[in-house]
Amino acid sequence: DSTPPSPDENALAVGTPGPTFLQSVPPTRSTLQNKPAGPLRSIVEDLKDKSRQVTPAVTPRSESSNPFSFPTRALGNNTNGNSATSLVNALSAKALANGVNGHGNGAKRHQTTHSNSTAAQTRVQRRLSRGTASHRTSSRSLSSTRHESVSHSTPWHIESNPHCNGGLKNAVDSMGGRLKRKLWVGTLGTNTDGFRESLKRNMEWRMRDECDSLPVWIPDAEFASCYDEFCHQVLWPCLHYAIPDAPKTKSFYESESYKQYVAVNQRFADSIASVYQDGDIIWVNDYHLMLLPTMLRTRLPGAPIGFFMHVAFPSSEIFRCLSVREDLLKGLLSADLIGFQTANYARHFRQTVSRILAAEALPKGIQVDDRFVDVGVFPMGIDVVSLTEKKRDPEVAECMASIRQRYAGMKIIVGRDKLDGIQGVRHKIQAFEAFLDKYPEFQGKVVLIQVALQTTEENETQGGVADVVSHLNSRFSTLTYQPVVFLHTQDLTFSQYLALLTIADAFVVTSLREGMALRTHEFVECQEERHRPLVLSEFTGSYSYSGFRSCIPINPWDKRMTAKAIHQALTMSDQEALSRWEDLHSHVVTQSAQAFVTSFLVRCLRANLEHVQTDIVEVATLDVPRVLPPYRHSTKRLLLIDFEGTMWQRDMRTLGRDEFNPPKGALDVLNRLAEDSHNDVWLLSGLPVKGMMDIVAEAVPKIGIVAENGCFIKTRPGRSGESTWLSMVTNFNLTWKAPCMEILNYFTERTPGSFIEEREASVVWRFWTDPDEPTSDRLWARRQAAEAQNHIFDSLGERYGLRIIPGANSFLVLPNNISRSTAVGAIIHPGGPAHSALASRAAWLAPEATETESITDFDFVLAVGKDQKLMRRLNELDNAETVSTGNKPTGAKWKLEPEHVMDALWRFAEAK
Ligand SMILES: O=P(O)(O)OC[C@H]1O[C@H](O[C@H]2O[C@H](CO)[C@@H](O)[C@H](O)[C@H]2O)[C@H](O)[C@@H](O)[C@@H]1O
Repeated sequence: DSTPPSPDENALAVGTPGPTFLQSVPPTRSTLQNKPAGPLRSIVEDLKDKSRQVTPAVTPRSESSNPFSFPTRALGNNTNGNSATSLVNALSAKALANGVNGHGNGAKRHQTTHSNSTAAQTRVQRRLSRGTASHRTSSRSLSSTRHESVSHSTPWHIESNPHCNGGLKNAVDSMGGRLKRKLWVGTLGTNTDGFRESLKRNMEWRMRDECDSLPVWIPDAEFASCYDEFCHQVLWPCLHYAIPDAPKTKSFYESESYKQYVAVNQRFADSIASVYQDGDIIWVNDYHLMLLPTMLRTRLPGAPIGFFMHVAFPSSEIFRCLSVREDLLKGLLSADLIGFQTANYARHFRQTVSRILAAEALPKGIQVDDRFVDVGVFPMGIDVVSLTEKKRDPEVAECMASIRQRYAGMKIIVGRDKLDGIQGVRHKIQAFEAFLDKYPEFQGKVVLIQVALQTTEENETQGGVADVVSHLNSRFSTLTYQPVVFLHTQDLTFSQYLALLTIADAFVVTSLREGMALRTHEFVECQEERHRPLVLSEFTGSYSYSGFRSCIPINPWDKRMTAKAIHQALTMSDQEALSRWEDLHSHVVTQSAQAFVTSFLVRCLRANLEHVQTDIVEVATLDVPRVLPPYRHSTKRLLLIDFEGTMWQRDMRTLGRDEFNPPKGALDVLNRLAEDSHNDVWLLSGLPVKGMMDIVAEAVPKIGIVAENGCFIKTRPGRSGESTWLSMVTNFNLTWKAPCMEILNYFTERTPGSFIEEREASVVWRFWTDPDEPTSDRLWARRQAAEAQNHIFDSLGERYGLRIIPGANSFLVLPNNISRSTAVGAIIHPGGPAHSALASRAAWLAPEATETESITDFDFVLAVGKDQKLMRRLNELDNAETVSTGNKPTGAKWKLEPEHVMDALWRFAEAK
């Protein structure tokens, strides 16, 4: 998506413009001369030179605490037995097909001989045949073999090109040394049947060790059916909101082509399983491999598996038209993390799973039986640093000069799109025609240079692009002027493309639907000097980001609107253009490729850690006799104890209706613990202050209390014996509560037994799931709870920075930056930001209350409760004993059944 191909031999094929297409920026002589040797030649040479087969080196494992320092290791033949981390990247079948810089993805691929000795001859024959073939046919068929693909310095280097997911390749590359080892797993497309054995014998290990790539071998027919038919004719339109055309595509998804899709996914699973080692992360990319996560999970139960969908995801109303909808969704749901480009696609996915599989979809993911699958949003970006570097290529400046000369006095509009119906090239051309009609003063003075990523002949015809270009050009062309210049990506080098982006007066994207559209980012980056505007379809992923709202938005179906937008772009003042560009640019540099890879992998690892803990790690029951000696021998102890659910097993659904009566046993043990001058005791609660925790505070005066999950803190009494409740939310905007209550009222009315608990800075919705209730009522309540959470999250979550914490019979809504662990941080980290806020307020209210300790002063820390974040943070300390009392994993070192908590606490309280 983001990078046109480097110059290769296909450039030779495009010398003669057809009647409609004018090649206005031909490859320069020097470009052609500098072309690297053809890949096939490299293969032949390599096979001849057996002596080159050196044993790959075993790279020693390097340890690092940084999750992004993946230690290098050799894969495959070189298993050294060490557990090491590496990135196994299951690249899309498409990317793989073309991933070695091939250009083809057409169904009718050019057949190559499979004999090494005749390969070079075939290449020559193909070149000769180009002279007679039409532009389109020749460039497509010639580019369709994998042999063109391996064309750069390292013969097996996977090079990005517009037909593979160049954006992904660039993103992973942008990580440089931070991904110490990566392995691209992918296919080589069709025409591999005759090569497999010889490559397997001679080259595979080199591909792995030198080029980070592992081929998945797929018979040609199977590949074509999976990729060209199922992926492109069924999945691609559906994922881009086009209802599959049942009569036409029926045979594809109901029979063979889906079977081949399953088979291809299975081959990927086999390949990955054969090289996977503990410590690897498996990152599956895009819609070609939707079944892979589940196939892998059965083989690799504990492996971190992330799936990222690069393309769009439609509403459930469209996805449900697919006959294999359940299989595809189930295929994904074994991943630890499923990522999407935008919040809308992620929401559609959650709703689709909930509606089709009846699974519980929550804002952060999906509950599948006893397993939670994280669903997240990770906007793809570009590698700004590398693009800046590429812009410095002298060819860029040279080319800019010649384009300026060629189009002197004219405005230049640039576009680059894949030639299929979804990318709306036809709509763009028609809108451009409407523009020339509406603003005749621009006739002869503006040119649209449209770069096309060609797919199949069929797509191009379907898109109807050739006809509309022809029609427009025939209307407005003169002897010296042609309004639409149509180029295929292989017609120009990347430097030439960058030159176009740099001199453009506007860039226009008219996609009818698109995952992201990274070419918009590239345009913005190239406009550092000129700041000219971007005309952008509202239906691209890019448009959903606030920075991109500074584009000129268009509805691509409305050609008059697009025509006006083009006019606005060409006539916009420099000042306005600059201010819009600054917004666009700030998105491009912050949501970069590096940010994308980093955030995806961190979240994937974290999700896996939680799943592994649930599935595999058995946490030991608190061994009190073992923990008591260090407790006894310490002199400054911090005790953090959760109240409800840990010390107090009470049905919270009736709380607030009856008199508030905290259990005497709990208060007694807290008082007893607080009597020991070595102890600093804190009670952590989600309950509100008024009428609840203030009653507890009175009964247990010597302890500190965190109420309402961190919204309020009562410090331990100071020297004067006084203590005060401090608000941690004084400066918070709480206007979200009213619309949140409105949504909850709606759900309360339709869910019998449910009710709302409004607190100072948070809201709880409780739904009745009495075990005696009929199952259908319980299921209904759960479903309403999930819907309510999604509503709140989608409409208020981002705007107000809210988070939602689901419980068994309730969920809690509160501000993002409020939590028990933040409150504890404020208490025990003097000097930290949370503490400063607390201290300044405390100093004003009660000077003694600021007498808080630093965590480093404590020589023993005991935390008992359910807060995952808190447990994880405390685990970083050497002297912390963390004890989990819930049945969900918290990362605590120990666990304790709630009924044994009081007994254990008494043993500490009475320890001498
Ligand atoms: O044509 P396919 O083999 O089926 O591949 C689909 C497309 O994948 C890439 O684009 C997608 O990912 C981009 C980066 O995340 C995103 O910007 C774009 O919107 C997605 O469609 C690839 O770059 C395209 O060439 C492929 O068509």
